[in-house]
Amino acid sequence: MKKNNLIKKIYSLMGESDKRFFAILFLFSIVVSIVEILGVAAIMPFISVATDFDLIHEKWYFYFFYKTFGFSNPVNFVIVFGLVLSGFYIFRSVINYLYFHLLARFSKGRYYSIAIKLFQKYLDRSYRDYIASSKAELTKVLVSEGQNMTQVLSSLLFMMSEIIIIIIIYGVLLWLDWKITLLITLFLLINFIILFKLVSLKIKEAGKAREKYERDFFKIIHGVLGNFKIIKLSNSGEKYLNRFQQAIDRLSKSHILYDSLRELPRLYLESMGFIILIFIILYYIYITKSDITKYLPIVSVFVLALYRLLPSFHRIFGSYNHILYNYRAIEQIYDEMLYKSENYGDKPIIFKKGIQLKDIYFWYRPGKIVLNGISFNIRKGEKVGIIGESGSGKSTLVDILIGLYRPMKGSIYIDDIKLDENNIRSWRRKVGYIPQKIELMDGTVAENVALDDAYDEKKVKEVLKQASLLDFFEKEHEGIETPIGEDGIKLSGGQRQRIAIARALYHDPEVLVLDEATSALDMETEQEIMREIYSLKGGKTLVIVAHRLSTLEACDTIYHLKNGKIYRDEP
Ligand SMILES: Nc1ncnc2c1ncn2[C@@H]1O[C@H](COP(=O)(O)OP(=O)(O)OP(=O)(O)O)[C@@H](O)[C@H]1O
Repeated sequence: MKKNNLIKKIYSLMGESDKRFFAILFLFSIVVSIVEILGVAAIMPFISVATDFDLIHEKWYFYFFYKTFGFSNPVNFVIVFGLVLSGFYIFRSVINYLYFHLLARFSKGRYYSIAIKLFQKYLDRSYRDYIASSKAELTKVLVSEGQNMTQVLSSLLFMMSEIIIIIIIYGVLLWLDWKITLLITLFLLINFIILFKLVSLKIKEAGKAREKYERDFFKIIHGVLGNFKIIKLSNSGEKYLNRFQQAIDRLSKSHILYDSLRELPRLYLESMGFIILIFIILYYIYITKSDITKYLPIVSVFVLALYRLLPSFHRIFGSYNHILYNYRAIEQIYDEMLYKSENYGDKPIIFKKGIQLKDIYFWYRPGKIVLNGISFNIRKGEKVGIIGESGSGKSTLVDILIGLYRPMKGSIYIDDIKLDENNIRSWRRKVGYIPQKIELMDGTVAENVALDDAYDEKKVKEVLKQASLLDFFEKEHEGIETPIGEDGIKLSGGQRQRIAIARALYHDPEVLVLDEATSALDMETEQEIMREIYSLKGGKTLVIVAHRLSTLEACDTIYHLKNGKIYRDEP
């Protein structure tokens, strides 16, 4: 991936407050850098004046302070200088600590904001996009890549502040001796290119592998925890354990490769530092043809500069490699953010007369048409049954009717008002839906019925009664406060369906849609619940998808779905 592309992506992923925080931290990092450089530079004049008091009168800057603060004795001057310097070093530590604290707040805080943005994006995703995405992948991006991205941001910040340090040190070095500084630059550049070829490209590869195996890792966990019963029964635990071991083994190999490769630049640069130093000394010996006493101060400046410069180079390189290792995190989060949010409107919709489906076409894959020009009307208060073979498109039709899917062609009209992005949310609120595959949350019965922990107790009880479930929880359990376990694990299939029925009734919908909602119930319970549903007060409009014709006995109209077309059957 091109670097400017990466920077663009990072920039677009940051919110306004992130950018502000980043800019403040960047400015702060420059202050810290200057303090750092002063910290390294200030010790030299102190040692030189402490070893030679004459310098107080020889160097204008010593003399300026000596005179301004009215010193009469060099010993006092050096003692005060030493004390001020000690104070400065304490200040340096404090400001450094503050910087790292802010950096931690930045990186952890950014995870918070990225995670919220991602989660919001997941929630706003259309049902169609949601169905097409892998749940393991969504979890991985939210949990792992979000963290990796914040580390990329910290690395970027580190890199930028270290570049500033290097520019300042370079300025000083160029001023002292531009020729040798340019030579050092050339030397470092060559090393940089060698290191890049040797290390960075491999780290980038390791980063790609990291992302791939981390995906496998999450996929296996999701797969096993979601199919635990089947895996137990088929005795395939061992097989999954092996796959898990393989994924984790490869993942840790990528981490090991990265951890060991990232140490290489430090070792390499350290040895290069010593070599550069030897060459500087040899250079001065060569040009003077004598020893380097005269050049000792300038050599010491280079020693100190390299002492500070090499770790900076190492950090820049380390941060750069860290970004390369985690660059897939940015790409993935960026891709997730590209998903179009539904952004549907809430324009009120009035349902007094009926629903009209006009020439509805739908397909999941081009060429595989599921609904092939469906038209029919549902009067308000009508009880409509839909039958058809498995795979004929009943659930798809119902999903279009309730506003979860948008038809490729054709429209739905509610009392002559077209259902579109301006009013879909308002329509969805009028609909109570009981799906084929029920998803329950880890919570109490009441929380699952109301989908909220602030619920109306009376209403919860009323709808549970309608779903023939209240007695069961009140007699044998803790009433509506009974915990049902993750995905309702503590309930039978029929009880899960009845919770879903109570849930659909809770908001007193105008239209009730049942997609094989009673298939897990025995005949007697099914009939009892259907009787209750058919006699619901308020003349609800019912759309019932069922396999058993007996379920549809009380329907006014029955439609038969076949080969993508709909036919009216007389009940
Ligand atoms: N998310 C999807 N992606 C691709 N194809 C899909 C998807 N969902 C359903 N289909 C296909 O669309 C067709 C209609 O499916 P649908 O679930 O609407 O049928 P159905 O009549 O409700 O079936 P059943 O009675 O078995 O529930 C089927 O051929 C199915 O394979």
